[in-house]
Amino acid sequence: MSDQALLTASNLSVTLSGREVLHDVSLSLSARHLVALVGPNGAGKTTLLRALAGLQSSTGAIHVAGDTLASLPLRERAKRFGYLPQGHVVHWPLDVKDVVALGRYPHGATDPARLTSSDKAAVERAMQATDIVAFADRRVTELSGGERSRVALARVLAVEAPIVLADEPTASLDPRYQIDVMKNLRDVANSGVLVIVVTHDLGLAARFADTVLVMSEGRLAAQGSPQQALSDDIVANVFRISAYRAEHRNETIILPWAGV
Ligand SMILES: Nc1ncnc2c1ncn2[C@@H]1O[C@H](COP(=O)(O)OP(=O)(O)OP(=O)(O)O)[C@@H](O)[C@H]1O
Repeated sequence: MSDQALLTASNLSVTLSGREVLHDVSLSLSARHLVALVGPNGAGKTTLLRALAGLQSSTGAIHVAGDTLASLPLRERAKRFGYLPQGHVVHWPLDVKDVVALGRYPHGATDPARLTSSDKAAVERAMQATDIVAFADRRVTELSGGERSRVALARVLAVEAPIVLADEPTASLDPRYQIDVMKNLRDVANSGVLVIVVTHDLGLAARFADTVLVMSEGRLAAQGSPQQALSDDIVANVFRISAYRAEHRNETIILPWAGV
């Protein structure tokens, strides 16, 4: 994978309030991959995602398409990473389409009322992908929590960055939209983007991801295909559960079943 790696991290460590919460993480991830980042609460998933985007200071090295992350100007970083923070919903009383247009800010679109045709097209694509076109002219503060989550994701997709980092994008969504969002991120990956999704849903991770990164106590405990990284042993050791496994229409089902 390292030959065409789009994003690499070498010996990444993060210390917060005097405690090392990320220890020596190294990884190499390619375009066109949907990567699920899983692990118990407090394992360091958000810290890793923020460090990869340069939003959290770290030791070690990060390279994006061969460039050292630290050498990139902020605007260039903002073009290369679409970042959806955990629990992000918008609380300003803006129109939905204007919130999504904020995703074009790194491309110079500082005024949502004066978008170029390519900015408008990117906003439209992002709204279609997240099924929010019907809300385009409504105030985002007048939407439900799940609807606002989709608007937040649309803003990130509108960046049309080569790397999308999404921290629990399916939290608070109903089952249909959880599947739709994962399918949608799968399509984004298939279009050539590296997508990293933090999720607690091992079933969605197993079904949609090419690669699963398993974090435990600040370290990468496993990485590989869903079958490799979510084996019975790893699931038992890291999550302290057993899982029911099955196949349905040639896709893997993993359902957390009982504590061990
Ligand atoms: N600002 C902070 N100061 C000190 N410690 C922090 C800070 N932010 C996070 N931590 C600690 O860092 C560790 C990793 O946190 P992180 O948010 O990365 O975990 P996570 O895997 O994303 O968890 P969750 O699944 O609960 O969202 C945790 O032990 C957390 O308590």
